[in-house]
Amino acid sequence: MKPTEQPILQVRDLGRLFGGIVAVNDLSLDVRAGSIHGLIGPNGAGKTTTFNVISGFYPPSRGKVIYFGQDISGRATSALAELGLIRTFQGTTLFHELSVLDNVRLGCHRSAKASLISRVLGTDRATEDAAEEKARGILKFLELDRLADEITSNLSHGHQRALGMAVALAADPKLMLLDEPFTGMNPEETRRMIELVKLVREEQGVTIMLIEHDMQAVMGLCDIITVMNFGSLLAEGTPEEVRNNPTVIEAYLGSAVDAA
Ligand SMILES: Nc1ncnc2c1ncn2[C@@H]1O[C@H](COP(=O)(O)OP(=O)(O)OP(=O)(O)O)[C@@H](O)[C@H]1O
Repeated sequence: MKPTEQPILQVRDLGRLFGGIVAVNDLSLDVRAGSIHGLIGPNGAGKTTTFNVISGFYPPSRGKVIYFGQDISGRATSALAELGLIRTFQGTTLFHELSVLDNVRLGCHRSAKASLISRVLGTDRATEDAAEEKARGILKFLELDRLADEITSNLSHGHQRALGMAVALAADPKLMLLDEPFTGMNPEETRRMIELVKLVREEQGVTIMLIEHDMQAVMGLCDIITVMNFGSLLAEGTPEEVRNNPTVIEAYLGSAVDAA
């Protein structure tokens, strides 16, 4: 799948204050369906807050978030997950004592009301069988199938992050927000994760928005990049445009642009 002109997400005049701190100020941006859209900027620029407002962790102080043409501002994370807007975190939110397969199986039950125990034990056989089949399919897709029975805490950092992606996929995302997906990875793990992100977009048709400080990865992966500074939009464009934008170089990229 390639990016379309159609926006899946529209952020309009977004503002978020914490007491006297203006974390996000008058931010507007469009994320096109099928795109990989980067959100970059210096520490404290407001990227995580923007993700938190889009994904329903905080209500906006001002402005709107529109998803598939619908105003979703201030809706709960769980309601947004039902609509396919799924956020992943910097730190993994996996059940480390469970197997790889069980983590993904639990992800398949996001809308089920059953308790954790009954989900793991599988009180409803037909639902459990369907969940297991789906989970195994996702693991195969991400080439994690040979690790299905491994206890999650035994996985390498790279595999744990890939598993986080598998759990997110189990929730049938349409828009996935990835928070620093390459943090703490070695170059080989980063290369592999870049391939996975591309695969999820190409073959599952999932639109991806990501925050990332690894400029080489961002430049190689994203179709469009939004640059924030002091809570506001500083620039937006293709990696080429952003990389050559003097304002961006001065405010953020500096020597990092040479490394990318
Ligand atoms: N819950 C909060 N309470 C108070 N201030 C906050 C809160 N969350 C964020 N801020 C402030 O808002 C500003 C933007 O922070 P944010 O974490 O969104 O930036 P960021 O671009 O994600 O930074 P980084 O790259 O370091 O993760 C910062 O000044 C931060 O201290």
